[in-house]
Amino acid sequence: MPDWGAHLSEMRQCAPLVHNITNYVAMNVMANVLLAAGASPAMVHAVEEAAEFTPLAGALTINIGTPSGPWVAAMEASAQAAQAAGLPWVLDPVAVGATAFRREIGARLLALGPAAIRGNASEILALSGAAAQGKGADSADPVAAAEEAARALACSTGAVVAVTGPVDYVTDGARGWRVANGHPAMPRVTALGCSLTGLVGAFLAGAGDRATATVAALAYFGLAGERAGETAAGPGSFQVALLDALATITPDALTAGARVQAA
Ligand SMILES: Nc1ncnc2c1ncn2[C@@H]1O[C@H](COP(=O)(O)OP(=O)(O)OP(=O)(O)O)[C@@H](O)[C@H]1O
Ligand SMILES: Cc1ncsc1CCO
Ligand SMILES: [Mg+2]
Repeated sequence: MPDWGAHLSEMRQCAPLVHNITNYVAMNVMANVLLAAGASPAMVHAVEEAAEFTPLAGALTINIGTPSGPWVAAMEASAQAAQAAGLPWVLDPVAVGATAFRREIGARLLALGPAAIRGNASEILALSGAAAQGKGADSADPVAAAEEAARALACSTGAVVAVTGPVDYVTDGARGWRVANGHPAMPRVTALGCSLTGLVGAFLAGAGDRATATVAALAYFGLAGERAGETAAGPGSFQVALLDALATITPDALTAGARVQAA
């Protein structure tokens, strides 16, 4: 098994600037998650500047949670800029199966070469063209039901695909892992999946093996959730405790606490 903590150590050493075009709901929590982990977030979405900003960063993440026409133009221009600069970019296809608008955005962004895609099971099923039962931004499908779709999506796009839920599944088409870290309070706080997408971006900046870097980001976030669950009294204090746990988990603690199996 790879040394998961080494990926955290490399990310903190590099302390990458991560350019995020994300949704209104996620902006603050996602920026705080990236700061707590040791990366530098920048939320830059105006079409007038987004593509100019992208090459300044170590990675780009694009989240379609609250889309509108000008934002979509900025997403496409930034994804193109990342492609041209050889920068990894991560797609978070929030509620992609819900409307025709989102399905079109998802298809257009997929064609722009994401290095990784991170979504819940319903989103990965919908993005791959399979039937999905998502409830808005929430999943209504089990992770196991999306594993085949994830592998197919990885093979057709070349991206690492991460399906999150009670036990996450990550694949690059050839290899697969299950990540059992996490806490049941995590889906009860908004935008934690969106924030995790930012962490995947941070771990991909400069990473040699993008699939194991993605697994490490998921194990780290899930382990922080476990730590937060030990002290939190409910969703409010859980969110605060999660930030504290992200800041205090060491690479050695991640290596010891990662519950990852090859799948
Ligand atoms: N029931 C659960 N038990 C443990 N961990 C969970 C559970 N559900 C989700 N998680 C963890 O929560 C994190 C976010 O994943 P989730 O699948 O909820 O994202 P999401 O649906 O895209 O969230 P959002 O769109 O609200 O940002 C991941 O680290 C995942 O492992
Ligand atoms: C609740 C919600 N609605 C659109 S984006 C978002 C954040 C979680 O994906
Ligand atoms: Mg989501």
